[in-house]
Amino acid sequence: MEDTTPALQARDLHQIYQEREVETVALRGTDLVVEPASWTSIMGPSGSGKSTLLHVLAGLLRPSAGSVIVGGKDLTRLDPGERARHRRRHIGVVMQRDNLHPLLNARANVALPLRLDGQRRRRAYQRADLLLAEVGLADRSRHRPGQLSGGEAQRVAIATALAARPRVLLADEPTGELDEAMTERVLDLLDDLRKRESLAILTVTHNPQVAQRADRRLVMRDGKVDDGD
Ligand SMILES: Nc1ncnc2c1ncn2[C@@H]1O[C@H](COP(=O)(O)OP(=O)(O)OP(=O)(O)O)[C@@H](O)[C@H]1O
Repeated sequence: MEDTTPALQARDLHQIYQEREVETVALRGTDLVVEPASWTSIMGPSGSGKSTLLHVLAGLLRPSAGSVIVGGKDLTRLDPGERARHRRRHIGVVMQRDNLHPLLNARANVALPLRLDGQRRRRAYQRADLLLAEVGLADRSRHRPGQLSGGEAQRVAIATALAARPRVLLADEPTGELDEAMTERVLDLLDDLRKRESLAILTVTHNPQVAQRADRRLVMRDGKVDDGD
Protein backbone atom coordinates (compact mmCIF):
# COMPACT_ATOMS: atom_id res chain seq x y z
CA MET A 1 0.00 0.00 0.00
CA GLU A 2 1.22 3.49 -0.77
CA ASP A 3 2.50 5.44 2.21
CA THR A 4 0.55 8.66 2.51
CA THR A 5 2.22 9.95 5.67
CA PRO A 6 4.11 13.20 4.95
CA ALA A 7 7.84 12.67 4.54
CA LEU A 8 8.43 15.70 6.72
CA GLN A 9 6.18 17.89 8.80
CA ALA A 10 7.36 21.08 10.46
CA ARG A 11 5.06 22.99 12.78
CA ASP A 12 5.27 26.53 14.04
CA LEU A 13 9.03 26.81 13.94
CA HIS A 14 10.64 29.71 15.71
CA GLN A 15 14.32 30.45 15.84
CA ILE A 16 15.83 33.31 17.75
CA TYR A 17 19.58 33.79 17.66
CA GLN A 18 20.92 35.49 20.72
CA GLU A 19 24.28 37.18 20.16
CA ARG A 20 25.25 39.22 23.24
CA GLU A 21 22.49 41.87 23.49
CA VAL A 22 21.34 41.40 19.90
CA GLU A 23 18.41 39.12 19.18
CA THR A 24 17.74 38.04 15.61
CA VAL A 25 14.48 36.34 14.81
CA ALA A 26 15.27 34.04 11.90
CA LEU A 27 12.11 31.90 11.90
CA ARG A 28 8.80 33.26 13.04
CA GLY A 29 6.13 30.59 12.96
CA THR A 30 7.07 28.56 9.90
CA ASP A 31 4.96 25.56 8.90
CA LEU A 32 5.88 23.12 6.17
CA VAL A 33 4.60 19.75 4.99
CA VAL A 34 6.62 17.79 2.45
CA GLU A 35 4.95 14.82 0.79
CA PRO A 36 6.70 11.66 -0.42
CA ALA A 37 7.77 11.81 -4.09
CA SER A 38 7.41 15.61 -4.17
CA TRP A 39 9.96 18.27 -5.03
CA THR A 40 9.77 21.59 -3.18
CA SER A 41 11.93 24.55 -4.03
CA ILE A 42 12.48 27.43 -1.65
CA MET A 43 13.69 30.83 -2.74
CA GLY A 44 13.93 34.08 -0.88
CA PRO A 45 16.09 37.12 -0.23
CA SER A 46 19.35 36.94 1.66
CA GLY A 47 18.73 36.79 5.39
CA SER A 48 15.14 35.58 5.06
CA GLY A 49 15.95 32.42 7.04
CA LYS A 50 16.45 29.75 4.36
CA SER A 51 19.65 28.25 5.78
CA THR A 52 18.27 28.38 9.28
CA LEU A 53 15.16 26.53 8.15
CA LEU A 54 17.21 23.88 6.37
CA HIS A 55 19.43 23.32 9.41
CA VAL A 56 16.38 22.97 11.64
CA LEU A 57 14.64 20.56 9.24
CA ALA A 58 17.84 18.52 9.03
CA GLY A 59 18.04 18.25 12.81
CA LEU A 60 21.36 20.09 12.82
CA LEU A 61 19.94 22.98 14.80
CA ARG A 62 17.34 22.70 17.55
CA PRO A 63 14.80 25.50 17.06
CA SER A 64 13.74 27.82 19.87
CA ALA A 65 10.22 26.38 19.46
CA GLY A 66 8.23 24.12 17.16
CA SER A 67 8.49 20.55 15.92
CA VAL A 68 9.97 18.66 12.98
CA ILE A 69 8.50 15.23 12.39
CA VAL A 70 10.32 12.80 10.12
CA GLY A 71 9.84 9.03 10.13
CA GLY A 72 7.33 9.24 12.97
CA LYS A 73 9.65 11.06 15.36
CA ASP A 74 10.00 14.68 16.41
CA LEU A 75 13.65 15.58 15.83
CA THR A 76 13.45 18.43 18.31
CA ARG A 77 12.68 15.99 21.12
CA LEU A 78 15.32 13.35 20.50
CA ASP A 79 18.53 13.31 22.49
CA PRO A 80 21.66 13.99 20.42
CA GLY A 81 22.68 10.33 19.92
CA GLU A 82 19.21 9.23 18.93
CA ARG A 83 18.83 12.26 16.67
CA ALA A 84 22.08 11.48 14.86
CA ARG A 85 20.98 7.89 14.28
CA HIS A 86 17.51 8.91 13.11
CA ARG A 87 18.91 11.57 10.78
CA ARG A 88 21.38 9.18 9.24
CA ARG A 89 18.59 6.80 8.27
CA HIS A 90 15.88 9.17 7.18
CA ILE A 91 17.39 12.48 6.06
CA GLY A 92 19.95 13.17 3.36
CA VAL A 93 21.60 16.56 3.62
CA VAL A 94 23.66 18.50 1.10
CA MET A 95 24.91 21.79 2.48
CA GLN A 96 26.90 24.41 0.62
CA ARG A 97 30.07 23.77 2.53
CA ASP A 98 30.06 20.05 2.10
CA ASN A 99 30.59 17.76 4.99
CA LEU A 100 32.98 15.24 3.50
CA HIS A 101 35.54 13.61 5.70
CA PRO A 102 38.93 14.96 4.52
CA LEU A 103 40.88 11.78 5.26
CA LEU A 104 38.56 9.33 3.55
CA ASN A 105 38.45 8.76 -0.18
CA ALA A 106 35.24 9.38 -2.14
CA ARG A 107 34.13 5.77 -1.86
CA ALA A 108 34.66 5.61 1.89
CA ASN A 109 32.88 8.94 2.33
CA VAL A 110 29.78 7.71 0.53
CA ALA A 111 29.87 4.41 2.44
CA LEU A 112 30.40 6.08 5.82
CA PRO A 113 26.75 6.62 6.83
CA LEU A 114 26.04 2.99 5.97
CA ARG A 115 29.07 1.73 7.89
CA LEU A 116 28.05 3.83 10.91
CA ASP A 117 24.66 2.20 10.70
CA GLY A 118 26.25 -1.24 10.94
CA GLN A 119 26.11 -2.25 7.29
CA ARG A 120 28.73 -4.75 6.09
CA ARG A 121 31.72 -3.23 4.36
CA ARG A 122 31.13 -5.06 1.09
CA ARG A 123 27.52 -3.97 0.74
CA ALA A 124 28.25 -0.40 1.78
CA TYR A 125 31.03 -0.13 -0.79
CA GLN A 126 28.85 -1.64 -3.49
CA ARG A 127 26.22 1.01 -2.85
CA ALA A 128 28.93 3.71 -2.84
CA ASP A 129 30.30 2.51 -6.19
CA LEU A 130 26.85 2.51 -7.72
CA LEU A 131 26.08 6.04 -6.55
CA LEU A 132 29.49 7.38 -7.58
CA ALA A 133 28.91 5.93 -11.05
CA GLU A 134 25.46 7.58 -11.14
CA VAL A 135 26.98 11.00 -10.47
CA GLY A 136 29.69 10.38 -13.06
CA LEU A 137 32.57 9.77 -10.66
CA ALA A 138 33.36 6.08 -11.07
CA ASP A 139 36.95 7.01 -11.88
CA ARG A 140 37.39 9.25 -8.83
CA SER A 141 36.37 6.82 -6.11
CA ARG A 142 39.90 6.58 -4.67
CA HIS A 143 40.40 10.35 -4.51
CA ARG A 144 40.23 12.16 -1.20
CA PRO A 145 38.18 15.39 -1.00
CA GLY A 146 41.35 17.50 -1.28
CA GLN A 147 42.10 15.82 -4.59
CA LEU A 148 38.70 16.58 -6.09
CA SER A 149 37.45 19.66 -7.90
CA GLY A 150 34.64 21.68 -6.30
CA GLY A 151 32.05 20.13 -8.60
CA GLU A 152 33.36 16.62 -7.99
CA ALA A 153 33.28 17.13 -4.21
CA GLN A 154 29.73 18.40 -4.53
CA ARG A 155 28.72 15.26 -6.40
CA VAL A 156 30.37 13.07 -3.75
CA ALA A 157 28.37 14.98 -1.14
CA ILE A 158 25.17 14.26 -3.08
CA ALA A 159 26.03 10.57 -3.36
CA THR A 160 26.76 10.50 0.39
CA ALA A 161 23.41 12.12 1.17
CA LEU A 162 21.63 9.47 -0.90
CA ALA A 163 23.55 6.45 0.39
CA ALA A 164 21.10 5.39 3.09
CA ARG A 165 18.06 5.76 0.81
CA PRO A 166 16.64 8.58 2.92
CA ARG A 167 12.98 9.50 2.69
CA VAL A 168 13.87 13.20 2.52
CA LEU A 169 16.70 15.02 0.78
CA LEU A 170 17.42 18.55 1.97
CA ALA A 171 19.81 20.45 -0.22
CA ASP A 172 21.18 23.98 -0.23
CA GLU A 173 22.23 24.94 -3.80
CA PRO A 174 23.19 21.31 -4.50
CA THR A 175 24.45 22.07 -8.00
CA GLY A 176 26.13 25.41 -7.30
CA GLU A 177 29.52 24.12 -8.44
CA LEU A 178 28.32 22.22 -11.50
CA ASP A 179 28.08 23.24 -15.14
CA GLU A 180 24.75 23.09 -16.94
CA ALA A 181 25.19 19.60 -18.37
CA MET A 182 26.28 18.09 -15.06
CA THR A 183 23.51 19.96 -13.24
CA GLU A 184 21.02 18.36 -15.62
CA ARG A 185 22.49 14.92 -14.98
CA VAL A 186 22.33 15.30 -11.19
CA LEU A 187 18.79 16.70 -11.35
CA ASP A 188 17.74 13.74 -13.53
CA LEU A 189 19.16 11.35 -10.93
CA LEU A 190 17.27 13.08 -8.13
CA ASP A 191 14.06 13.13 -10.12
CA ASP A 192 14.47 9.46 -10.88
CA LEU A 193 14.89 8.65 -7.17
CA ARG A 194 11.90 10.83 -6.41
CA LYS A 195 9.75 8.69 -8.68
CA ARG A 196 11.33 5.29 -8.04
CA GLU A 197 11.90 5.51 -4.28
CA SER A 198 9.33 8.19 -3.38
CA LEU A 199 12.17 10.44 -2.27
CA ALA A 200 10.91 13.81 -1.05
CA ILE A 201 13.21 16.60 -2.20
CA LEU A 202 13.56 20.09 -0.80
CA THR A 203 16.04 22.40 -2.48
CA VAL A 204 16.99 25.92 -1.52
CA THR A 205 18.12 27.52 -4.73
CA HIS A 206 18.40 30.64 -6.83
CA ASN A 207 19.07 28.55 -9.93
CA PRO A 208 16.04 28.45 -12.28
CA GLN A 209 17.32 25.18 -13.76
CA VAL A 210 16.86 23.58 -10.31
CA ALA A 211 13.69 25.45 -9.30
CA GLN A 212 12.02 24.42 -12.54
CA ARG A 213 12.18 20.77 -11.48
CA ALA A 214 10.08 21.42 -8.41
CA ASP A 215 6.35 20.76 -8.34
CA ARG A 216 5.99 23.38 -5.62
CA ARG A 217 7.88 26.66 -5.39
CA LEU A 218 7.85 28.48 -2.09
CA VAL A 219 9.23 31.85 -1.15
CA MET A 220 10.69 32.65 2.21
CA ARG A 221 10.27 36.18 3.52
CA ASP A 222 11.27 37.48 6.89
CA GLY A 223 11.32 34.11 8.62
CA LYS A 224 8.12 32.74 7.11
CA VAL A 225 7.31 30.55 4.13
CA ASP A 226 4.76 31.75 1.59
CA ASP A 227 3.28 29.74 -1.21
CA GLY A 228 4.97 31.38 -4.18
CA ASP A 229 2.65 30.00 -6.86
N1 LIG B 1 24.54 31.78 14.10
C1 LIG B 1 23.86 32.93 14.01
N2 LIG B 1 23.88 33.84 14.99
C2 LIG B 1 23.18 35.00 14.92
N3 LIG B 1 22.41 35.33 13.86
C3 LIG B 1 22.34 34.48 12.83
C4 LIG B 1 23.07 33.23 12.84
N4 LIG B 1 22.81 32.59 11.67
C5 LIG B 1 21.97 33.38 10.97
N5 LIG B 1 21.68 34.52 11.65
C6 LIG B 1 20.77 35.60 11.22
O1 LIG B 1 19.49 35.03 10.98
C7 LIG B 1 18.89 35.58 9.80
C8 LIG B 1 18.57 34.47 8.81
O2 LIG B 1 19.80 33.93 8.32
P1 LIG B 1 19.87 32.73 7.27
O3 LIG B 1 21.31 32.39 7.07
O4 LIG B 1 18.96 31.66 7.72
O5 LIG B 1 19.27 33.42 5.95
P2 LIG B 1 19.32 32.96 4.42
O6 LIG B 1 17.96 33.23 3.87
O7 LIG B 1 19.84 31.57 4.32
O8 LIG B 1 20.36 33.96 3.77
P3 LIG B 1 21.38 33.78 2.52
O9 LIG B 1 20.53 33.64 1.30
O10 LIG B 1 22.14 35.07 2.52
O11 LIG B 1 22.24 32.59 2.82
C9 LIG B 1 19.86 36.63 9.29
O12 LIG B 1 19.43 37.86 9.75
C10 LIG B 1 21.19 36.25 9.91
O13 LIG B 1 21.99 37.36 10.12
